[in-house]
Amino acid sequence: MSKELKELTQEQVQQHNKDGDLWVIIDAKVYDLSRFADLHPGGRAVLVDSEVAGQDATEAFYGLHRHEVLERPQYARLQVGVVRGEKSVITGRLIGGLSKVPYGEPTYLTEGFHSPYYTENHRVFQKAVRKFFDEVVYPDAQARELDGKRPSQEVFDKMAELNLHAMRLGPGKHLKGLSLFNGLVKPEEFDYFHELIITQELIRTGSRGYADGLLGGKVIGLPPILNFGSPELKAKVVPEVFSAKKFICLAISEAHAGSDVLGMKTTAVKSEDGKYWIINGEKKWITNGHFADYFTTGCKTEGGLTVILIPRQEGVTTKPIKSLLLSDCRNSFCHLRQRPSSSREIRSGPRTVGIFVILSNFNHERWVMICASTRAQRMIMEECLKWISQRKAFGKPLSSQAVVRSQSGADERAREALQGWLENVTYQMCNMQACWPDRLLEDVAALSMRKILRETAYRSLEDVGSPDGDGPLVEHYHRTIGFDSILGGAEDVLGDLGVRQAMRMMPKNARL
Ligand code: HEM
Repeated sequence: MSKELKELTQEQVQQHNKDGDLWVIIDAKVYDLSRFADLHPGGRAVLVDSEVAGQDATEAFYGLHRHEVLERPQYARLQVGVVRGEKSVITGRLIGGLSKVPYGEPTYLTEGFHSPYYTENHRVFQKAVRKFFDEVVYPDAQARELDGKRPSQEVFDKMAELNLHAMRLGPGKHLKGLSLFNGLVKPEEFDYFHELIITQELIRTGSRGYADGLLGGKVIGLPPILNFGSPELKAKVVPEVFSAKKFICLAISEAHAGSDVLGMKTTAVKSEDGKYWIINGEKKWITNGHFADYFTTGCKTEGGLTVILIPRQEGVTTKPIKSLLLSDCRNSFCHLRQRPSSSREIRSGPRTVGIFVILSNFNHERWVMICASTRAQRMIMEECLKWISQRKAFGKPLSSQAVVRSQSGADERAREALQGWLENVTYQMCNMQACWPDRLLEDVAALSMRKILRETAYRSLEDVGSPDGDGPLVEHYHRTIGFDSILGGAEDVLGDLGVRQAMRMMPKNARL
């Protein structure tokens, strides 16, 4: 039963202004801190200060804390009353709603702004997806960030009910006949903007490791089967993965072969009777590897590369890799020492073209990662804008300092430019044939340059960045953004790839 709150005047609160009898007003709510003062993480002295004890301490409080401190049950119960004739106006995290903070949302979600890219259906879809991620996924993400476990099966199951696992693979035949988000989008109308919306809403859960744990392995491990697997293989594996009964990952990288895919050393040779593959090798940095049931594995075979789907079985062992991502859901070692087994080849023609099976989804993978990191940057900017407005130094908000504004300006320009370019690329993807032209590949490779994001991370940390207090999200972003610089190919390799692709398109007769 909730406690009854008294209506109190400012004068009544002012009577409680000393050690042992200590009340404060924060945002028109009255808190009794008499017994809490000794437990206060910021110390007792700051609370008995004459400008705080018995006073309206709203500004002092928000200059040092996030709003959510007051929402924690152990602190919310310190409230004893409300100030007569005043109303609380401060809001914290909005569940399912749109942020009013400038640049807190992309322009298509900003009041008074327009976008040529998003239809009414995209907007309705975004609303529903945000509500789902805020209500169902966010609490799990926060809890797993603390206990270091992977996302709960309950979340996987709820996503499966809406067919979100299938939608995360983008538009295509795999959606045929499925009810998408309870019929909100027709399978044939689902496009890359719907997929962008899912990825950008997902990343708002604020935990980078968790986001990958939410079946990032499937996003890259299943497409080779969808695109090149035999009908029997698809009929067995795809429904298992879409219903989250089984998990899949992509096992390509090795300790000595990251961006250099052809440098892989894992081998697959046929057994004497020619019926089975015998596979040997070690894979590393395999997203979701340690809980995967299937491994879409790149192997060296006689005369080329072959992609083979290995089910978890005797001879396959996996071990998580500890990294800066706290949730236990990202990368792992996979040791493959197989006797003749039931592994199945995924073919796109002759065995030598296994590399095309591997590469075929790389650009989509890079685009997904750009969607995610661009949105993560927006979230961080929102944190910073809030903080530089509420945090005071030299008697004024941080935002009154020109140098702080200049940093924010640089981040705004970078982020809005990225989102604008990303939406343009997404529009081209919606309207081009399955085989993207070089120019689009160049765009995706160049967009993958995440140097900008790392600079934002560094600047944000200067504004707000203590994991225990004001800036856990910023600290998390700063700690984990480095991963985004190597996924789908190291950023320098991709940057170079973009320029090489552009050079290939140079007209032979172009001269100054
Ligand atoms: C309901 C009232 C309050 C509660 C529940 C509360 C709670 C907390 C908590 C949990 C922290 C640890 C850091 C964090 O999680 O943000 C903290 C730190 C702190 N608090 Fe409070 N606090 C309250 C009021 C105040 C007030 C009125 C002041 C006055 C100036 C104050 C000054 C500080 C300081 C200086 C720190 C240390 C900040 C830092 O290390 O950066 N607190 N408080």
